[in-house]
Amino acid sequence: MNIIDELQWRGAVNQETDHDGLYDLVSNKKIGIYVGVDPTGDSMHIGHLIPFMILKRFQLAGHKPVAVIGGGTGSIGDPSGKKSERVLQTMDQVHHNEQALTAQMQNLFGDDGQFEIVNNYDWLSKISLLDFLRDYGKLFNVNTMLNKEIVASRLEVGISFTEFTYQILQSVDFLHLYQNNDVQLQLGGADQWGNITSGIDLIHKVEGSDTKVYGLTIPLMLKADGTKFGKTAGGAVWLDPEKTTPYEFYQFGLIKMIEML
Ligand SMILES: N[C@@H](Cc1ccc(O)cc1)C(=O)O
Repeated sequence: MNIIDELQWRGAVNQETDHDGLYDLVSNKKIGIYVGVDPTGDSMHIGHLIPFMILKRFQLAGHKPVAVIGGGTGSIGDPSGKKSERVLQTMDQVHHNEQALTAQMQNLFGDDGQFEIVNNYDWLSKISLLDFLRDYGKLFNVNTMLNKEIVASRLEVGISFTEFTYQILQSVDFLHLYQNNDVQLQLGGADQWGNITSGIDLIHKVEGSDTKVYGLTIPLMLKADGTKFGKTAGGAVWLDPEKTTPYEFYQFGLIKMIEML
């Protein structure tokens, strides 16, 4: 069974940019695949785990996983899934959280060289303002950016220029990983569709429109009562056993998780 068939069978596919193209690619070639996470806290929660478990499935099918810790993007703040502007974290908080997430990621997925972990602070922090505007800004059409669902949904409340540019940063990541890590597929939660498709557009502009890069989103997991999976009355369900005990963790919809993973 092809990995894409398997994910579909598990109900783990929300949207794909080009089903047939991706299907052919993963059937014929071992590719690099990435998922990013922003260090907004010092632990991942259960909502983060799902895209990473799917990444792990691709690894088991022979592909090369890359996890991006968003030290750069996390200092800007993704407007996706947020109804109002985020409060900026201090750079100390960002760096503290990125270290905690890197350690957690190594712990969960191993650091045997098979599961690569990179930090986008390493490349995003090196781009100067003028280079950003000349090399990337020029390739983004504001009208297209405004039409992205996430941005459109924020126009009434307002969105800062900082959060508005977030999609460009995530796109630069995809381009960077395509050029340096052979990454051809980005996975993410359903709310990442706009950022992922922006990245594909950027790569097509820079590398040519027939460049084989794809995006796949995973459905947002909801509890039976329709509320977001991963939140309890007491807050998020963390992957850090100090924050959510293994006992509490196992009480939380494990059956649904197993079906999907
Ligand atoms: N924007 C993603 C995280 C992310 C960061 C950088 C990336 O290149 C990709 C994904 C989120 O908030 O979930």
